[in-house]
Amino acid sequence: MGSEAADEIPCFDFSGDDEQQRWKDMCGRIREALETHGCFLLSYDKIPKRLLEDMFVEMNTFFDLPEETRNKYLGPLPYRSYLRKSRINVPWPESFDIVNEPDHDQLDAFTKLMWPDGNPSFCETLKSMSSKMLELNRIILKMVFESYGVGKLYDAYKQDSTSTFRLLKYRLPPNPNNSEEGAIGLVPHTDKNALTILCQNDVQGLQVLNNDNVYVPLMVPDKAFIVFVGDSLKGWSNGRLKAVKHRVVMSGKKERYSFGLFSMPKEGVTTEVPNELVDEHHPLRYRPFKFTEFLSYFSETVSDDALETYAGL
Ligand SMILES: O=C(O)CCC(=O)C(=O)O
Ligand SMILES: [Fe+2]
Repeated sequence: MGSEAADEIPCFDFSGDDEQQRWKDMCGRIREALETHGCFLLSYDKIPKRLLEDMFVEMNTFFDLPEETRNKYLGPLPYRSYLRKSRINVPWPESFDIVNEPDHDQLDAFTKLMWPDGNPSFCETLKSMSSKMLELNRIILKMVFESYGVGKLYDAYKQDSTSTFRLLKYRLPPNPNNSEEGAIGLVPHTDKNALTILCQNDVQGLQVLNNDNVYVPLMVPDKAFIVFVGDSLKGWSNGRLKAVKHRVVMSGKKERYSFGLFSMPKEGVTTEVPNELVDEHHPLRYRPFKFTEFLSYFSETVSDDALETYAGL
């Protein structure tokens, strides 16, 4: 097999109707992409372009706040400790995780902390975007479940899931005039959560480790989304879905902004491989595990193969 290029990573289009046959075909293609590449690109017209534009305007306003104001926010545990640890000696973007509950209390509190006099347009834009991205996250998860023939398990999985909404800003490389090679903006990692959906401004930089073990740039079309499988969903799928390693390399003169919706099992929930995903070709690979305990384990070890050493059989 020849060298795998990032352009083999498919870009799907969820626009249009949800006609049954089309939905069924799409479920299979999504699963195949997530098993082969661990990610795909997506064009999705239910998130209006105008909202995407507003989102980057609001992010600019937020990251322009004085550093001491932004520092007032501590973020939810245990994600905070993971981010803090990763900041030591390794590049990491400025990153804020906000718990994304349906009533948006945390977003209201976050906005109030940053702007004590209020900032309704920031708050409303983030509420709208995070709700729509959560909806999209659920659609994709449902497609994965249906494609494995376990659609009946999806509602319970959804009930047991929560999510965070992340805002990221990448600094410019130290010497942008001399950065043909680029500078690491975000260290290589697999996501630990279940399913991630990201969106970026017009500054490319994402790279994924392909099946030949080479980092290849992922050129994301304007206003498209990127979907990644995380370790938690890989574990649930008995290792059939791939949690692909990715990183960000900064090489231009423009700052990169991105935001993401990260879904994950709620605290205390046990992730268990469904019986339907175990057979003679796919012997059981993972013991049941709790996501929050796995995350604590990861934040102690920060090792690449944390899922294998924590839950692997
Ligand atoms: O900024 C990006 O596009 C990547 C972010 C990312 O991989 C993460 O937050 O886990
Ligand atoms: Fe990531």
